[in-house]
Amino acid sequence: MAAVPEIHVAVGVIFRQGKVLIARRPEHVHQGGLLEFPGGKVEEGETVQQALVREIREETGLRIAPESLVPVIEVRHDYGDKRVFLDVWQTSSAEGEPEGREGQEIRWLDVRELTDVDFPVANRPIIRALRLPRQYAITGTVENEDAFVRRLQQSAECGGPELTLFRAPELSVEAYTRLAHRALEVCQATDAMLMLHGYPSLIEHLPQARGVHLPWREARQFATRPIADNYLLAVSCHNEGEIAHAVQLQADFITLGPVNPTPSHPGAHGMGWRRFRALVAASTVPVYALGGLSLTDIDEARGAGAQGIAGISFWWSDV
Ligand SMILES: Nc1nc2c([nH]c(=O)n2[C@@H]2O[C@H](COP(=O)(O)OP(=O)(O)OP(=O)(O)O)[C@@H](O)[C@H]2O)c(=O)[nH]1
Ligand SMILES: [Mg+2]
Repeated sequence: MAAVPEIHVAVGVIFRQGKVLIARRPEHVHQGGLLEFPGGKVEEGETVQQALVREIREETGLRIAPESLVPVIEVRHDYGDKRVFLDVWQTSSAEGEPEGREGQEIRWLDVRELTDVDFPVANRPIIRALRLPRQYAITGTVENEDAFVRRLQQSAECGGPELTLFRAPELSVEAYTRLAHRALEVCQATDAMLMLHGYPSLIEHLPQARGVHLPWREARQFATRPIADNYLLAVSCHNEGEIAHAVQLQADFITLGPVNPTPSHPGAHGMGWRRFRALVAASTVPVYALGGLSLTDIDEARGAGAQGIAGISFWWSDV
């Protein structure tokens, strides 16, 4: 049987005053009745930006400048009857008042109001990507518990990271759990999200955490998603096979690296941005670039299709 050709779809996430523009797909079309972001098929000879400007104009009447578009994520999905490549871009500078020009219902929704079941399945990673920040901050070595908590507090006071991974393989389970409780208190005060590092059952002892990040050696032991859907599941990946496994576990996001050689993993070669970009293209979940990166690498990472960067050195310095 001949392979079903992949359809290149330009998908536009239009932000205005913190909300995004959502439409309802007419009942009779593919994935009908579900919510969607405006957009449509990229036509022959068009760039994705041109397609977005055209589709958004046709479907909503809004005018967008192609240079205001910023990449969000690329999602490849096989619906069985159709294979789509959703090329997702965002803008916050659409002009005009939107109307459902094709008779579709439209409305502005807060990103937190977007729920998986209301959208086509292929949209899940888009919803994750819109909720996740550009930086995934990983904590450094714990030499002293009080100093560690002070360090976290200081960072929180100056508008610290939205998403932090509390990683401390040097601690015993008891010490980790004890310190995680303190770290969670700091994060809760500023509404920041804290991910636990290790194994799934940690979340049972620390249910206020946002989720669990599994190192690869842990992730490989599971065949299905090991934590509930209301938590975030993250997996550390280094190659195609690991990414495919993380997708199978329904990870909400992954880290991928090392992009550059890093002192925390001596001897490991950096994969470089070219290979990173190729691997990201094969991932259907948001990817954070990891390994020897600084804040100035965010644009490079995003240009390679990543959600952003993950790491210790760009935000953590020992006190
Ligand atoms: N616009 C849009 N399409 C999506 C989303 N998610 C998703 O799976 N798709 C799929 O992408 C494919 C193409 O989108 P479309 O139906 O909007 O295409 P279009 O505007 O060119 O419509 P047409 O069929 O009238 O030419 C559809 O199979 C649709 O199910 C989404 O969030 N927005
Ligand atoms: Mg459309």
